[in-house]
Parts: sequence; C-alpha cells; structure tokens
Amino acid sequence: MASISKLSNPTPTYLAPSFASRYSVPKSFVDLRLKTSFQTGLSASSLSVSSNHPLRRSLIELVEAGKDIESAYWELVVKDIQDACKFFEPIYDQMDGGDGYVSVEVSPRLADDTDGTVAAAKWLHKKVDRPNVYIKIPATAACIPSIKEVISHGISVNVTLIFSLARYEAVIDAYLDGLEASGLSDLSRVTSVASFFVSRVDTLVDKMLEKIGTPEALDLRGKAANAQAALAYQLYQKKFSGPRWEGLVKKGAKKQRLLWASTSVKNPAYPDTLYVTPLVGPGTVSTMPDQALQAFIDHGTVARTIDLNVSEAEGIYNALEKLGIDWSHVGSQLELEGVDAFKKSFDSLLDSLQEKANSLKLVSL
Ligand SMILES: O=C[C@H](O)COP(=O)(O)O
Repeated sequence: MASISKLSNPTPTYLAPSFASRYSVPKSFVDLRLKTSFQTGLSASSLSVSSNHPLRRSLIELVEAGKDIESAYWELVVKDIQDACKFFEPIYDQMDGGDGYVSVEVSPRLADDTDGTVAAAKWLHKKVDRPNVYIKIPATAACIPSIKEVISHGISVNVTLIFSLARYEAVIDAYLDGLEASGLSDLSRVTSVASFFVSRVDTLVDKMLEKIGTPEALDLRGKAANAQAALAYQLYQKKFSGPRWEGLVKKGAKKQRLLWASTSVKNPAYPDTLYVTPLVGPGTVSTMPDQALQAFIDHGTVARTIDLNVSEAEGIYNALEKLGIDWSHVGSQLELEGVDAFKKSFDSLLDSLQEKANSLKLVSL
C-alpha cells in the first residue's frame, strides 16, 4: 500500500519518470519499493538473514515466551507494520491523510467468516495503533457485511480480491453503509480503497476465448480486463455522486478510491504496461510489482485514459457476454482461486516460521 500511494492520480498529465519529483517522493523511495514489500509485512525469506537480524531475535523471544506460531507471527507482523507506518507517516501527514498508507491483511483463513473477520480487523487495528494503517479484508460474500461493520467503527479498510462489477458495487455499498452507520460527526479520517484485480481476468477469459476459437473470440483476447476496469470506473463515478454521497461529503467523507491490483502482464505477447497506462484517472491508485514498475518508470506515461473509450469498453464487455463469457462465473472462479492462493501462502509462511522456530529453539538450548 505504501508503495502505491505516490502513484495515485489526483491530477492528469505528467510523465512517469518525473512522478517522484512531482510528488516529493523521497529519493530512496523507488529503490526502497524495489527491495521491500510492505503489503504483507513479513515474508519467509526475511527469516533467512543473518543471525543478528531483529526478526530472528524477536522470534526467539516469542518462542521462548511460549507463544504458539500463529501468535508469534502476528506479533512480528504488527511490529513490522508499525515500522512501515512510521516510515510513511510524513507522507500521510503531508497529504492530509490522502496517501502514505500501509496495508495489513486479516488471516485469509477467515475469508468465509463474517464475525471472525470483524473481530480480527478490530484487533489488528488496535494492535497496530497507527493512523495510516489499512486493514485489508477480502471482498468475499461473507466479508461484505464485515467491511460495513469495520468501517462503521471508524477503521480504514483496503478491500481486496475484487474481480467483478457486481461485487465491486457491493463493496462500495458496504463502505457507504458503514460510513452512515458510524455515527461519527467527522468522517474525514475513515478512508478506504477497493482493490480491483485486473490481469487475472484476462488470464482466465483468454483461456475461455481460445476454447471458443472463432476469429471474433480470438480477437477479444487481452481486452476483457481493461474493459471491465473501465466500467468499474464508471460505477465509481456514479456511486460517489448524487444526494446520498453529497450528504456524507458534508461530514467530511472521502471517496473510496479504486485501486488497480494484479497489474503485471502475464502474457509476454502483451505490452508490459497494458494494465497501467490505460487505467489512469482521478481517484484511482495503481499498484505495481517490481517488473511492472520498472517498465512504467522506463516508458510509461500518465494521462487520463480510464474514461476515454467507455463505449468501446461497453462493446467489449457485451460482446464477450454474447460469446458465452459469464462474468459472474469469471468473478467467482477468480475469487475462489485468489482466496485459495492467499490461504496457501499464509499456511506456507506459518510452516516456514514453525521450522525456523524449531531450529532456533535447538540453537538456543
Ligand atoms: O495486487 C495483487 C498482486 O499484485 C498480485 O497480483 P498477480 O498475482 O495477479 O500478479
């Protein structure tokens, strides 16, 4: 999250290589981004460093204090996220709470657990105790009510794993409902991003189109994801306007920004900034893994593109539907795969941590 803040697009036209100076990004920022992920905080590899590394020392202390491995994990994550929040707090202050956030995700094991997700989000928010932390919650059907509830407690949320327009609308409604239910007279510090996944849509839809195999189907490869994203932006504009929204704005509410996730190109035949350059618009945030960021710094441009060709996007979206692409099926399959991947990654990290704890115990005996 922190890495993307300076790439959000409050104003249109500027060239990518100059974005750092335009937004007074610290000189080390890009290098830091290339070396560090604050998205998940802890990684298994961060434990494979020198024996004096603070993470190793903390792990030894936690294990010796009798913590089970998942509790030890959360202790380490909370510290890591607090450090990241502290690092980005000057940007958060400078941007009056508009940027400079760090995300930390609730356990993916809770993706089907409404109440468990609310409890975990509240716990994490309290433990991290920093103004610029986003609690990351997946946009599963079970977690939509959790998002409303968490927002209503004044907790800022990064909603992740959004793959369809229908689910995106439910996410926006949860945010609006949560703001309304909060009872806060000042809503200006309750913020949110809706993380809409892009490239994975093409990966799945392209396979379906190849199976159909007609020239029309093959011609639509590589177009589904950005078409859906452009329509998501239309939804964003519609939902964050009108009397209901204006009522919340009077209390200081901020729009839930639309964040593009999964922006690296998976098919090498496609341009390497395919999921960045066409998705630029006010109120959006572009996240980029190293490869996409390097490509963008090298030859990306930023100009308002997201709503240049809305009718073309509608045409593509409808043409895909006519060919038999079921958008609801695409959304639910990608969500299942996404939640599953998060769970596997979480399990694998805990396994690595357990192995490391076992070996450290042996060493420290
Ligand atoms: O934002 C999500 C991450 O960038 C992962 O996306 P990806 O695995 O589809 O590239």
